[in-house]
Amino acid sequence: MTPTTPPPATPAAPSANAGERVLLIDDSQAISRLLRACCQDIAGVESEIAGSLAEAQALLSHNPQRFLAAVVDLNLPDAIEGEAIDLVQAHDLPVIVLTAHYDEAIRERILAKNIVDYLLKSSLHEIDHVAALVRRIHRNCSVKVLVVDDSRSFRNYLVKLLEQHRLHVLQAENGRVALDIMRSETGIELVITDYNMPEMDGLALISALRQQYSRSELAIIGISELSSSALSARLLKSGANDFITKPFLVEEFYCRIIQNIEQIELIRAIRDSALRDYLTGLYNRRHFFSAGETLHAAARRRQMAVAAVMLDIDHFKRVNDTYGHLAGDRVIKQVATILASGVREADLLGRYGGEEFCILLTGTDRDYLAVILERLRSAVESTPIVHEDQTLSVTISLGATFDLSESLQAMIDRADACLYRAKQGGRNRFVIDDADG
Ligand SMILES: Nc1nc2c(ncn2[C@@H]2O[C@H](COP(=O)(O)OP(=O)(O)OP(=O)(O)O)[C@@H](O)[C@H]2O)c(=O)[nH]1
Repeated sequence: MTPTTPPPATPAAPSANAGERVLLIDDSQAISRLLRACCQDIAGVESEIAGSLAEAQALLSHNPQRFLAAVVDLNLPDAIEGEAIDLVQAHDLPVIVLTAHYDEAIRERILAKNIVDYLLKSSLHEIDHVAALVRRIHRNCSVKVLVVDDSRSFRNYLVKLLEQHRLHVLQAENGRVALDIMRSETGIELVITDYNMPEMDGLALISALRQQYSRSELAIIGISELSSSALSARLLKSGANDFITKPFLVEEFYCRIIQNIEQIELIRAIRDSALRDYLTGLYNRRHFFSAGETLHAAARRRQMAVAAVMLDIDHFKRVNDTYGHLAGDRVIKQVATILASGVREADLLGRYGGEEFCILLTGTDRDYLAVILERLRSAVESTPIVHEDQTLSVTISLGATFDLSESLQAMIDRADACLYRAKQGGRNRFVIDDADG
C-alpha cells in the first residue's frame, strides 16, 4: 500500500540504539577540524575530537552509545600499532581508518580487524569520502536487510559484517521463512540469499519475490559457493540484481552491498522528486490529483465520506513584501510541516500551488472535520516561525466540503468557494460547505 500523506522529505530516522555523533581520533588538529566540518556538511552529524589514544579512552569512558561510528588515525603518538582501532571496536563502534601510508602489509593488517573501510589521508577528496561513509553509516541505521541462508554459521558471519555497517539485519533459514518475513516486515530494501537451501532454494525465492517487488523497490543479491557462471546467470535472469561467489573478499562484499542499497535509494529519490513538491516535500499538485482521483472514484462507488479541504496562508504577499522571498519560502515550509503532522497517514495532503494546500480526508464526519480544521488553524497561528534573526507568525484560512460532486476538480472548486467565504469572513477561520449533511 502506498502511504498517501508524505512525511517531509527528510531521511528516515536512524534506529533508536545508534548514536548520533562521530568520534574523530587523530593527532593532527587540522585534519580533525576539516573532518568535523565535512561530517557536519555532508553527513549532518556532530563530531567529538580526541588527539590521542588516552583522550579517546576518556571520551569513551562514559556513554559510548552516543557515538554512531569512529574515524581513527592508524598511527597515533601513544598508539603506533593501531591500538585505537581495538579500543573503538571494544565499544562495538564501526571504524573508518585513516592512514598516511599504504602498502599491502598495512592493508592486510587493517582489514583483518573488520573495519568499515580504510582511506589515505592524501587529499581533500579522501576527507569528503570519509564524510560520505559516515553519512552512509548514518542512513544504514534505517535500512533493513534480510539474510537467507540455511547455514547458521555463515548467516551469523554475514549478519556480523552487515551490522558492522549499522544495517538493520533480519535472518531466515530458507526461502519459505524469508517469504513469511517479507510479508510481516515492511521496508526491507535488500535480500541476500544463498542458492542451495532446503524447502525453497534461492532461485525459487528470487522468482517469488520478483512477482511482488520490482528491481527498483527491492535489491536481491544471490550468493553461492558454486563459482559456476551458469548459476550466476540463472540467478540474475530470475531477478537478482547482483551475485557474489563464496569465498569473497570482505571489501568486495561491502562494495556490492552499498552499491545495491544506493541504487534503490537513488531510484526512490528520483521517483519522489516526480511526486513531491521541491520546497515542502509534500505531494505536488499532479500527484495529488492522480492519487486523489482514485480515492474520489472509490468514494463515489462505495458511498464513502471523503472531505476535500483547500487552505491558504493569509496575507502571504505581505510576508514576502515585508521579510523577503526567502522568509516567505520558510513560512511555506513551516506551514507544510505543521499540516503534515496534523493529518493522518491515510489522508492525502498536497501543495496545490503558491501558498495554497489541499487535503483529502477519509473516515471523518462533519463534527470531527471541524475539530481537525480548528486544530490545524490553531497550530499554524500558535507556531512562531524563525527566519534568520526574525520571528514571525502567520494564520491560515480553510474551506471544506463533503460533496463528492461529479469530479475531484468540482469538489476542490466547492472547497475553494468555502475558502473564499472564510477569507471574506475575516480570515484565520474555516468554513465547511452548507450543502453537506
Ligand atoms: N516566497 C514565496 N512566495 C510565493 C510562492 N508562491 C507564491 N508566492 C507568493 O504568494 C503571494 C500570494 O498572494 P495573494 O494571492 O495576493 O494572496 P495573499 O497575500 O495571501 O492574500 P489572501 O490570500 O487574500 O489572504 C504572491 O505574492 C506570490 O508571489 C513561493 O513559492 N514562495
